[in-house]
Amino acid sequence: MNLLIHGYGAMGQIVEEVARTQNLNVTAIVSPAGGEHPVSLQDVEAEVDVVIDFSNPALLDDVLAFGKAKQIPLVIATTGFSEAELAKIEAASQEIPIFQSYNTSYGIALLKQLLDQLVPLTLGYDIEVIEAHHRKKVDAPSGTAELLARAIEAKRDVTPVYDRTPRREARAADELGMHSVRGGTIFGEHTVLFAGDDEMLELKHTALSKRVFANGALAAAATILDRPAGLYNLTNLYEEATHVTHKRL
Ligand SMILES: NC(=O)C1=CN([C@@H]2O[C@H](COP(=O)(O)OP(=O)(O)OC[C@H]3O[C@@H](n4cnc5c(N)ncnc54)[C@H](OP(=O)(O)O)[C@@H]3O)[C@@H](O)[C@H]2O)C=CC1
Ligand SMILES: O=C(O)C1=N[C@H](C(=O)O)C[C@H](O)C1
Repeated sequence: MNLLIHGYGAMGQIVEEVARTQNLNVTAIVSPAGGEHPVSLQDVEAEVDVVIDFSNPALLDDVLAFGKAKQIPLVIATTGFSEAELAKIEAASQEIPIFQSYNTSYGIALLKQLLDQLVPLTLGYDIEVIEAHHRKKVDAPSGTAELLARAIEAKRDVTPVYDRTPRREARAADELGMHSVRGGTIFGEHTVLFAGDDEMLELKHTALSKRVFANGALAAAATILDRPAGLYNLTNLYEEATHVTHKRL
């Protein structure tokens, strides 16, 4: 597998490190910051079989154009896409295989499955999603919080509320509170809180390093390599690839 790493920030660098420990062939790194690597996908000359993208939504068009021109699969792990940008990803996936997920850890795949089963049973509970990340994170709420919100919305008639400040009214049953904490070097925490009468239930995932995301992205790249064109995600890919992703390091 000839791997191109697109985006050479905190995550791109960890993906490179983990790929090298797994003896994977990193043939190109694109770093918008420049330095020793090409700044744009247009400058890549190396042989590439799959792209792993941890960058910024501003670069989405470049990534999709590169994948389509080379007819190679893409692992898109960047967060913060608009609905229009997600639609572009879906359209491109009719031509090439694309894995797109706002969280590549196996634990979040498990959490999503737990929510699918649990949420329909929680009609008497108020649900809030609370995420915490490092001080350098630019998007809020996190992509994962949005992913979890979509999973909850699919199972209960709730509407996300991102800012309660302008309101002066009691919480409605159909609200889904979304909360972001930023500080320090927190790798990523996501809690789904079910608050009922005189009791609370919390489902929480904590990333203990950035490696968990790199491992998941590399597993997704290996799994998607021989797939037909289509849009792949945590559910439809990881269910089939549990043996790849759910392993002891
Ligand atoms: N799906 C998942 O599991 C995970 C997803 N992520 C997501 O991956 C992305 C990258 O995260 P991380 O590596 O921590 O972020 P960094 O800020 O450390 O790196 C981002 C990279 O994208 C480039 N970049 C940022 N903004 C722009 C822009 N407007 N135009 C061109 N290039 C840009 C940066 O270049 P430069 O250095 O020049 O700014 C850098 O190479 C984020 O969206 C994050 O939320 C992160 C972890 C896990
Ligand atoms: O920026 C990060 O660091 C992370 N971003 C992703 C997100 O927005 O959900 C995934 C993970 O939580 C780390």
